[in-house]
Formats: sequence, C-alpha cells, structure tokens
Amino acid sequence: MGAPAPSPLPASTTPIPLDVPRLRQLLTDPATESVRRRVFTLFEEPVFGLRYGEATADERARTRARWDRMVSAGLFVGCLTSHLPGAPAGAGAAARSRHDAVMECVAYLDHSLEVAIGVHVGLFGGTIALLGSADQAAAWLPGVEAHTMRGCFALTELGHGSNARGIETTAVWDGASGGFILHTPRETAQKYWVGGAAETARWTTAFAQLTVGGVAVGVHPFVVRIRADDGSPVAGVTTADCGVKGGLNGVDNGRIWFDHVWVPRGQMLAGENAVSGAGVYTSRHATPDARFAAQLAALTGGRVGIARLVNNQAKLGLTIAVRYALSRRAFAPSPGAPEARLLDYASHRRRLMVPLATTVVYALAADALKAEWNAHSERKDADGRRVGVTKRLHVLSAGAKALCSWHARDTLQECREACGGQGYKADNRIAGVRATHDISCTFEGDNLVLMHTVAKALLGDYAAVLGARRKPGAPSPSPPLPPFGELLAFLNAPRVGSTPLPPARGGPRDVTSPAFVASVLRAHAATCMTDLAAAYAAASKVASPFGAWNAVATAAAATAAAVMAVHGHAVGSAAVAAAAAAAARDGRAGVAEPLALAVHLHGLGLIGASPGYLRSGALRLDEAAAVEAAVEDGCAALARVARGLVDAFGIPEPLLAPIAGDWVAHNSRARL
Ligand SMILES: Cc1cc2nc3c(=O)[nH]c(=O)nc-3n(C[C@H](O)[C@H](O)[C@H](O)COP(=O)(O)OP(=O)(O)OC[C@H]3O[C@@H](n4cnc5c(N)ncnc54)[C@H](O)[C@@H]3O)c2cc1C
Repeated sequence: MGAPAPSPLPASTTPIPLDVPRLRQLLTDPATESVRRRVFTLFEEPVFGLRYGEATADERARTRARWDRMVSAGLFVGCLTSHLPGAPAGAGAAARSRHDAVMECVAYLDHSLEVAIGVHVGLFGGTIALLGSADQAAAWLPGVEAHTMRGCFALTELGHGSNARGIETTAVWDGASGGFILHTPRETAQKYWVGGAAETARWTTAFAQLTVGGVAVGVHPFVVRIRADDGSPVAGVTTADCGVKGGLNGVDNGRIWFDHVWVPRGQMLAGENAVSGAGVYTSRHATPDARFAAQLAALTGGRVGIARLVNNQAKLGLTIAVRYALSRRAFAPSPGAPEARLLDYASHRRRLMVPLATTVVYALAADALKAEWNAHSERKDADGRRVGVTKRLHVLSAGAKALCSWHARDTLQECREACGGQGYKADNRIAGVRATHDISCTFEGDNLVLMHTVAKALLGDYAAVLGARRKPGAPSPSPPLPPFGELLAFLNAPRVGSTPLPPARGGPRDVTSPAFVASVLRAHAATCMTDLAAAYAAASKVASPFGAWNAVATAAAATAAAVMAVHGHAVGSAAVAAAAAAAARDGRAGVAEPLALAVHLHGLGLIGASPGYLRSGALRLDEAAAVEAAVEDGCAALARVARGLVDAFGIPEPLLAPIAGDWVAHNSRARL
C-alpha cells in the first residue's frame, strides 16, 4: 500500500503544513542550486538592473551587453560542446541541467535576453548539434558556444510561418561548382522574423527547398554566413530590420534575402541527409514526412524550453500579485473596522489561486517533460548517432508549449488587473512581462496549430489502436499502443469506440475527492476523443481530406487540450503521491499537503471553467454547483498558504517589484 494521500481540501480550521525550503527543492532542481546562485549574483551587477521604457536601440544594446557579460562570466561553457563525441560520460547531461538553470534565472529577468540566447544556443546551435554530421558539429559548435560564431535560425518566410513545409527559398545542387545555390525566388520567400538577423547574427541556419539533379527532396538546413564578422554585408545577402514590435524589443528580429548565394557542399547539415561530391542524395529517412519532421528537431527542444520558462513568467506575475494582495487593503467590512486585504475577497482569491494552482501543476509537468527530453537527448543509436526526436516528444512538447504559454498569457493579464493601477506601472513588472511574453503563443509554432498537431497524432494513434483491436485474434485486453499511446492509455479499454464513458450514474460522487477530478478529466477527454474520431470519420466520407479536417478543426483543438489536461493532472498527481511517500518515510509534512491542494484545485478549476465537461456528460448537471463550491473552498484553502507557495518559487527580491514589498515607503515623498 502506498502512503495515504493528504486530504486535498482541509477544513478551514485545519492548519495546512507548508515546508517552503523543501517545496522549493521540488520546484527547482537542487542539483543546480549553485548555478542559480551564481547567476542571480551576477544579476546584481549594474548592467542587469531592471530598466523600463527604453528606446528600441537602447534595449537592444542592453540585451547584448547583458548577453556578453554572461558569456564573459563563462555561463555557457560546455552547453554545446559537452555533447560532442569524446566528452566525458555524463558531461552532456550535466551541461544540459546547468544550461536549463541559467535560462530559468534569465526568464525572471529579461525575456528578450532569454529569447536571444534561446535562438543562438537552442535553435542555431541546436540545429547544428541535432542535424549536423559529427565533423560539422565538432567544427562549429565550439565557436557557437564561445559566441564567436553568432547565429540565428531562418525558417519562417513572409509567406509561410505555420506551414513551414511550404517555404519557397530554394537550394539547388550545382555539380559543376560542388555546392548549392541558395536563392529567394520571390518576395514571399524572404526570411522573416529571424531573431538576431537584423544586427547581431553573422551566420544562420537557413532552411530551403533542396533540389538535387532536378529532383525536389524537401526542406533542408544550410549553415550560411549572412554578414561579415565586422558586421558588414556579404555578397548576395540582404538583411533588413523587422522594426519595432509590441514587446520583446531587445531582440533584433530581421528579414533576409538570398540572391543566388553559393554555399559549399560541406555547409548543408549532413547528419541526416547528405549530397555526395558526385551529386548523389542520401537520407536516413524512409519517407518525405519523416524527413521533414526530422529537420525541425531543434524546435522540439525549443518548445520544451518554452513550456518551462513561460511558467517562470507566470510565477513572477503571481508572486508580485499575491504579495500585493496580502498587503493592499480595500473597503472595510464594517464602519471603523480596518479595510479588508484584497486576498480576503473570495473573488480576488478565485482570480489568483486557480492560476497559482495551475502554475504549480504546469511547472511540474514541464519539468517532467524536460527530464524526458534531456534523457532522450543522451540516447545514441547502434552507430553512436543521436536518436531522432520521437513522436511522443514532438507531440507532448507541442501541447505543453501551447498550454503553458496560453496559461502564462491569461495569468499575467489576471495578475495585471488584480494589482489595479499599480499593475500597469512599468516598475511593477507585470505589464512589461505580459507584453513581452505574449509572442510566446506564436513563435516556435502558433499555439492553435500546435494543438492541431497534438490532435492529429491522437487521431492517428486512436485509429491504430482501434484497427489493431478489430483484427481477429487481437491480443486481449489491448494491443500494444503506438508511440503516443501512453496518453491514450485511458481509452485503452473495451468501451473505446462504443458510447462515451458514462459518468457514475445515480449515486452521489464526492466532488472533493482527487478520484472524482481524475475521473471527470479522463471521461471528458475520452468522450472528446471518441466524438472527434467519429466526426472525422463521418466527414471523411463526404469531404476531401482538407474538408474533413476543417470540419473538425475546432473540436480537434479542444480534444487536444482535454487530453493534455489529463496528462498534466496525472503528472501532478504522481508528484503528490511521491511527496506523500517521502513524508511517510521521513515523517516530514509540508510538501504533499500544499501540492495536493494545488493539483486538486487545478483539476477542479478546469472542470468548473468549461461547459464542455457538462456537454460531454463527464460532469453531471447536479454536480456543477458542488464543483463550483469546491473551487471556492480550494481557493480559500490555497490562499492560506499562498505566500509560502510563491516564496517556494525562489525569485530573488531584486527581481520582484515595489508592490511586492513596502509600496507605501517606496512611494513616500521622502524618496522623491
Ligand atoms: C518576435 C518573433 C520572433 C520570431 N523568431 C523567429 C526565428 O528566430 N526564426 C524563425 O524562423 N521564425 C521566427 N518567428 C516566426 C514564428 O515562428 C511565426 O510567426 C509562427 O510560426 C507563425 O507563423 P506566421 O506568423 O506566419 O502566422 P500564420 O502561419 O500566418 O498564422 C496566422 C494565424 O492563422 C492561424 N492558422 C494558420 N494555419 C492554420 C491552420 N492550418 N488551421 C487553423 N488556423 C491556422 C494561426 O493559428 C494564426 O492565428 C518569430 C516570430 C516573431 C513574431
């Protein structure tokens, strides 16, 4: 028997134990605490001081100065080269964890800096590491890591963003010269939005449609110089600035045109596909689909990183808003009585506590995904080559990136409003972080399009499971699940394909129990999935593939969200169980209890917020009011430990805001 799970909804008089240091260890990797200390100490230097309202040129210069200082402090040493052949065993994994910790700190300070580093190390360096041959990686990664070879990632074009497969830039193998001719054939093919391309980058990984011997073989990446080391232009390459954006102006996003630029054969990334000196094209991938998916491997790592780091922006907003809500007072309950604190109001608790609970769950889920990605990244095939991105990781990273960035967007907006006028003041940080974070919902994959990616994978696996089960003599109770099938495991029961899972009929269900929340989330996802599959099958009979998909596109995104919700809640519940087991072993309370509360409130919050749960029948109409009451109770309970919870995020005081501290003193006339 496992350890008894703590009651998620303690009575209002029962103290809720909270061990902030231990909870912090769960929410941040203790193994990299020294890295975080080092980075936060560096952030005390003047160049890292928080500034607001700067002109774009100043913001860019400051971002670069901060970045250069981090380089000179040695914070990137090993982040790419530790993965090269010959590096000591375990060095790659350790370097990955260190780099994750560095980026976690940067996410609290400056989103532009985070994105600039992410593009250079994660996308430019990551593409070389993942898609280059061993020789190419050994030749380029030391320079990328040392930042002597500053690079960017040029996939998106003016005419093609979400549909990366439709890009128009061409790369034609030229046997006579032994290289490729890279060209922008029309205006819609200009590279657009490329982070660092306007000023900073000297190199890029340019993605282009490759033709070899007259045969089009699809999108491939090339390492191309876009300006000289001194910043002057190079022949055949034109760059331009994308101009001022709605935020994130520390990043110099740019446009690139190639005019018949000759690229040596050795600069096509050749770890997966190659063109020989004789002009023979070879590929590790059997199908064009698999080949295309492999080219975008760096984006998977990028999405894993975004899923984690956007939670830090939500944590920042919540820390400030919760601390303000505990000190700001408004309206007295009775004449002459002190005014009530904002967090004493149930409506204020509701707007901050459900997002706080969800942030904790998403942080745990994103950390679990990161651990899976890091472990996968260390795997090698029989030839010693890195194993390609799995479908599961591709799909989970897409779903997690979308849900976490949408959540951070909504949370930051809520935090901004929850702080009233002060929330709009730049030095209180939330408004600025909200503006600069917004684009996380779009770059590295538009969120809606990513949810469609998840839904398509689910539909494919669903069909595969059903198809296998229908075969005579199929093993019972279920056939092996396809790669993404773990997420479909809850559907992997005889009722799949028949009527939707009935919620417990008749007798009352205890809406305050974790089992209730888990079963409603699962029943809803299962019904969404079966409905989606049925609707898609029906539409496919009467419409073209495009028309059939279009007919279910809205339901598909909702289904993906429902399935990802099950996944997130399951990760959170596993963390609660592990914390309860640890407490049973060492007798120390204070982690499992607040965690159980957060996971439960997150689940109840999802169920209470959407009429979809009623529509699917997962929640009964007669239970809706009880769920609403349980959400209110959960918010009241979480509010009692909210200060400790946000302290457990571990954000240093200098990165917070005046309203998180003594805001009256901060605004005193004496300080003018
Ligand atoms: C600040 C910033 C930094 C960036 N950095 C880089 C970079 O460094 N390198 C790089 O290569 N790119 C970069 N990008 C580009 C980014 O990845 C793209 O903007 C993104 O992929 C979306 O493409 P798009 O802008 O063309 O939008 P579109 O693809 O035109 O999408 C517009 C809208 O249409 C919807 N839509 C599109 N297709 C479908 C569909 N099939 N079904 C339903 N709805 C659909 C989307 O949901 C979206 O709301 C950056 C963008 C920005 C703004």
